[in-house]
Amino acid sequence: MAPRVRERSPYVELQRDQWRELRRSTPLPLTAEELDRLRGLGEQIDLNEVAEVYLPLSRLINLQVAARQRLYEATTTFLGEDAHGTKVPFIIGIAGSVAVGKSTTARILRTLLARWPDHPRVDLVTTDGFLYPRAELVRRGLMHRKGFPESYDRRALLRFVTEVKSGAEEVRAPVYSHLAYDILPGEEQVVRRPDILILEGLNVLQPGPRLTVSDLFDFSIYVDAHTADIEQWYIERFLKLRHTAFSDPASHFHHFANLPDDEARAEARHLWKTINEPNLIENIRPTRPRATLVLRKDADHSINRVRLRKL
Ligand SMILES: Nc1ncnc2c1ncn2[C@@H]1O[C@H](COP(=O)(O)OP(=O)(O)O)[C@@H](O)[C@H]1O
Ligand SMILES: CC(C)(COP(=O)(O)O)[C@@H](O)C(=O)NCCC(=O)O
Repeated sequence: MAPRVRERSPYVELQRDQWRELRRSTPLPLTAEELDRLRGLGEQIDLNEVAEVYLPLSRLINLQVAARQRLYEATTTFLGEDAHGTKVPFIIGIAGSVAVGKSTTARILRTLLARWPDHPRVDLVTTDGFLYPRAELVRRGLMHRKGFPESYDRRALLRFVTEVKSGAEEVRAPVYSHLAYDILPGEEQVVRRPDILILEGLNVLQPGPRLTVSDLFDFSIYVDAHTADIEQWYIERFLKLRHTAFSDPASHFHHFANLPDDEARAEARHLWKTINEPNLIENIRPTRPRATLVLRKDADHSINRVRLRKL
């Protein structure tokens, strides 16, 4: 069946069986063991989904990286500059709610894209490193707004992406720890002239009155699902975290480690209803129309629909 093109729409919507055909002959460069290491807590993805959903995506992005380079060279020709050999990092943004599975998407995509010989250097940076440190959040009265746009140092984030895209030799990003619930002083992630940078975070598609990171994206992905399903995933993950991350005495959430199921559920639901759902509805979901690609998940986490911005 041919993909359905909506009249007068910049988007094309594809069911999974249509999308998977677009893999063409792209090989699957991933083993089940490698996928086990990339899968986040509570995620269900298997190699079949990598083949049917992520390989077509990897092929599309590979084609676009080459096209973007030619576009850059057109501008340098116009300016009378010599672009010979200058490669501009291709920037991919990945947005979506807390607990929707962005990190798993980002890690799988990173691994697949790095296996193309024409762009082997793929770096992944999450925007939580650009959250203000806890003391600054307290000073600004934002401790209950963590993950909202104003809880990030957006100027530092824009500077970071601009420097990477400008070809700086080394660019440094701060590092956030869920365990400490804070930025780790003195720790940094160093990015050295990647072919592709993936920037993953709740708010990466936010528009702004001035230039924002989304203006520097060459491709963007919104990971989408029904709000009620994401709430369910958030609560289930919270219950599981009691036995993993929260069980570490150093964890900010250690006091939740021994909560019985019903109390843990109530706590998770409270965090969801007071912080993460309002952020999804007020800030994150409104950015969905801006994404180049929307991956739509069903209640069992499987991706069954894809919306591509064609124009
Ligand atoms: N309180 C926590 N302690 C430890 N790890 C966490 C905590 N909350 C979230 N994580 C982990 O952080 C990562 C990012 O989570 P999140 O921001 O909800 O995005 P997503 O689920 O879309 O990847 C996930 O791998 C998740 O398992
Ligand atoms: C750290 C986060 C803000 C996500 O950051 P991102 O990398 O998406 O910018 C989020 O995962 C988080 O911890 N939110 C706080 C509320 C909660 O724990 O549910």
